[in-house]
Amino acid sequence: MTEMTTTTTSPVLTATGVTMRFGGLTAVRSVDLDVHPGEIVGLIGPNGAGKTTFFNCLTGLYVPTEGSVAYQGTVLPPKPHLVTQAGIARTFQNIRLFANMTVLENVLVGRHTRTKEGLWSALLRGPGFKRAEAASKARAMELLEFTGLADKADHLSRNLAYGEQRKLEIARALASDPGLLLLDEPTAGMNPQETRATEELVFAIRDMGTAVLVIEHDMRFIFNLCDRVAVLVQGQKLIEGTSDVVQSDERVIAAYLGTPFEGAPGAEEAAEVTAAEAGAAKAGPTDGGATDSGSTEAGATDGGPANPGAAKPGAARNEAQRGTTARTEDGQ
Ligand SMILES: Nc1ncnc2c1ncn2[C@@H]1O[C@H](COP(=O)(O)OP(=O)(O)OP(=O)(O)O)[C@@H](O)[C@H]1O
Repeated sequence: MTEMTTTTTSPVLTATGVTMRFGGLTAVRSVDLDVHPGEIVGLIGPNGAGKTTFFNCLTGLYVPTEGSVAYQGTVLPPKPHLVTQAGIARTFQNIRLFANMTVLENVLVGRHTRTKEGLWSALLRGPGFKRAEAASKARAMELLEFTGLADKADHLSRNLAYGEQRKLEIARALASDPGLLLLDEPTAGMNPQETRATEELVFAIRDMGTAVLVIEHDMRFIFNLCDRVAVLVQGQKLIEGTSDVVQSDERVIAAYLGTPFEGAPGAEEAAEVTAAEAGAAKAGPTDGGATDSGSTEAGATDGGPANPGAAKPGAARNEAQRGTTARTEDGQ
């Protein structure tokens, strides 16, 4: 890992006023975000909120329409290889491995920014590559041990199970010795055991001195893992804070459930409808037979429209997790 000074409070990442427009669509609007050494920061938001676009701005895949991205205080040019060289690595929402290369070779490719031989030399195994090969191989094996893939080093990456491929992506990203790792939906498509293992892996990455910024739809994962969470909605940062603060914020719940929150357009009307339905539910069961009253009460509770004040974070979690499942089935 890159040596980090854990005592410093200056951020590894400083994104300032990042805006990304595609024609008439503003996918990301003036977003500020800092990540400090030793932190795990979550970036959440409904589908289409602009999370991946923001990542693409951070890593130089997109040139932001406005704003700047700095790594350890130095503003980065929006060029992916320079961003990686500076110390930011990433994984992608859709796995991007070299399918016909071995697990070890995939990690070695990820090391090319830290060897003077470069990518082509690594791919073509030129003489310069051979000189650096031993050291790179040792580092790559270390990372495979770290991610639990050492026994698969000689396997073709396409033969790995899905969860292992995700781990290999992380190992490859770590091969550039980043000070900041960006993970885009690292648990998408994983079962609960794999998700739990990924959580442990991210903690271990942080403990080794690499700060982490992670996009994820699995709210349980995010709120267990992150020191801080930022929420994007329609390209804008809605709120940023600790897991406790964010998961109990009505606006976050509303953004996930699609229900209005206090002060939102239509909130007054929604409150009137809720009150009217509550009144109707009260009047209804009393007139009915005693045998019906239990089930009618239950119906009044379950069947009422989502009340922003009564919505619970758990509901938001479940909703978000359902969203993830659906996306996975779609082949994300
Ligand atoms: N290259 C592009 N050209 C035009 N529009 C784009 C492009 N990339 C993203 N968008 C649009 O920008 C908006 C934000 O998309 P983005 O993929 O960043 O959202 P997201 O929060 O990552 O969503 P998800 O959780 O579904 O991955 C969407 O409306 C999307 O259609």
